[in-house]
Amino acid sequence: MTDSTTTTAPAPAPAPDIRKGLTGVVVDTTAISKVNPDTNSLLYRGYPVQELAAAKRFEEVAYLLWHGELPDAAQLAAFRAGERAGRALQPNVRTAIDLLPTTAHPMDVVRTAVSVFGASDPTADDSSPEANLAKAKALFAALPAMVAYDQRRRRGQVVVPPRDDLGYSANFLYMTFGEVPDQLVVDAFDVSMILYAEHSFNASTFTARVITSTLSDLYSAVVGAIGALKGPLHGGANEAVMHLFEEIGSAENVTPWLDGALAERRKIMGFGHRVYKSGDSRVPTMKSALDTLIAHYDRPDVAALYDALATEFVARTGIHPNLDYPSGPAYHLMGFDTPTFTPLFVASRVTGWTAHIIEQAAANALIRPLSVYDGVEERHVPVVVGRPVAPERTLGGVIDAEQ
Ligand SMILES: CC(=O)SCCNC(=O)CCNC(=O)[C@H](O)C(C)(C)COP(=O)(O)OP(=O)(O)OC[C@H]1O[C@@H](n2cnc3c(N)ncnc32)[C@H](O)[C@@H]1OP(=O)(O)O
Ligand SMILES: O=C([O-])CC(=O)C(=O)O
Repeated sequence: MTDSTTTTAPAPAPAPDIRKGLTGVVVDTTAISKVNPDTNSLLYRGYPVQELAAAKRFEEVAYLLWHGELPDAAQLAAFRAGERAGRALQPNVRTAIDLLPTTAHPMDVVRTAVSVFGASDPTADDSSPEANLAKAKALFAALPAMVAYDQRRRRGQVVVPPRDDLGYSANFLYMTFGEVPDQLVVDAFDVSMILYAEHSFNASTFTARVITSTLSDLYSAVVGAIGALKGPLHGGANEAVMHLFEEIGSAENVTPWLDGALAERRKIMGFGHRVYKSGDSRVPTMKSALDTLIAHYDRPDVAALYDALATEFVARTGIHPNLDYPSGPAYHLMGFDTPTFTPLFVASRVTGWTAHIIEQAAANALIRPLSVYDGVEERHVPVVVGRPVAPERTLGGVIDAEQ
């Protein structure tokens, strides 16, 4: 029988549930896109991305991500006019790019260019939904010139001003290469822009939402997102895929190369995904665009290497290609320099990032998770005997012996 005055020891605190990498953690809702690994599908505002890629241009998809609905003819015309009006490379942005060495990574260049663009906007700190939408559209219009000019200057070529008679993708390619390629190349590029535009709470979008959650401005959030996208575990993988292709050389080398890579437990870029475990919903559409380019440029060697590596890697590991796997060789065939690939992803994903920034700001909560401290136990700085101590330095009885 227990005495009513007996106290029982408190139950030990449950072990904290640490999810490294936030794996499996649901942090918020979003109405912008739905990534469903069970059905291997991706919806933008309810529309399957494959249907958008087949029937719509990137401008229409950008409008959809921001406004929630596809534009009607008048809305699209007005949106396109605004985009065309904002295409030219701003002189101060160009000056900033010119200050950077041509050895700088293009992702560092585009990050800097966006920062200068934002710092030059007198309304930068107006985070109202209307102001943020206007900034999002201005960045969407301005980014192609930044990316195109950077590739050109590294090639020793002069800037190519935009052409008002061209759509977004044709003009992007024109500003990069000084000519408009065949329509099928423009279409393949446009498809890549649509597929890259949005993917729920991926690392760069989450970065943008974290920055927005502190009530910082849209440009700061986009600059942070660019930094997150640069890494090879995320957007930087499209560049890394091309380096792999160069390293492997040809389809015949795949088996011995893979023997070595798997023995060394190397991460093979362009494969694997945090959410999709049985294949990325976007790969078939991008692979079909790549096949068109392979036929157009008559490069069966690229098809052979692509297929050999994908087939053997999936067979040996069960890990499937992600969107960066077909995008890398597609951008290569279009003529982009390999380090420019991830800035192309930036030009597309700025639509998704900014839609999320606006969504986060509309229902904000500061994003600040917890951690479990596993450093050294509390300890104290030794007191130096015989030294006068200024009152403001005696907090906790600690004296800095260097003073
Ligand atoms: C547009 C995009 O951002 S898509 C992603 C682009 N990134 C890449 O292509 C980089 C290569 N891929 C990867 O590093 C990973 O697949 C990620 C980071 C994308 C997702 O990884 P996570 O969900 O964190 O899974 P994780 O990295 O723990 O992988 C699980 C297991 O599969 C292995 N694995 C996953 N992807 C790969 C890969 N590409 N190559 C080799 N092994 C891989 C891991 O080594 C790990 O094995 P282990 O359990 O024996 O340690
Ligand atoms: O969703 C992710 O983690 C990465 C990705 O595919 C994307 O951002 O497009």
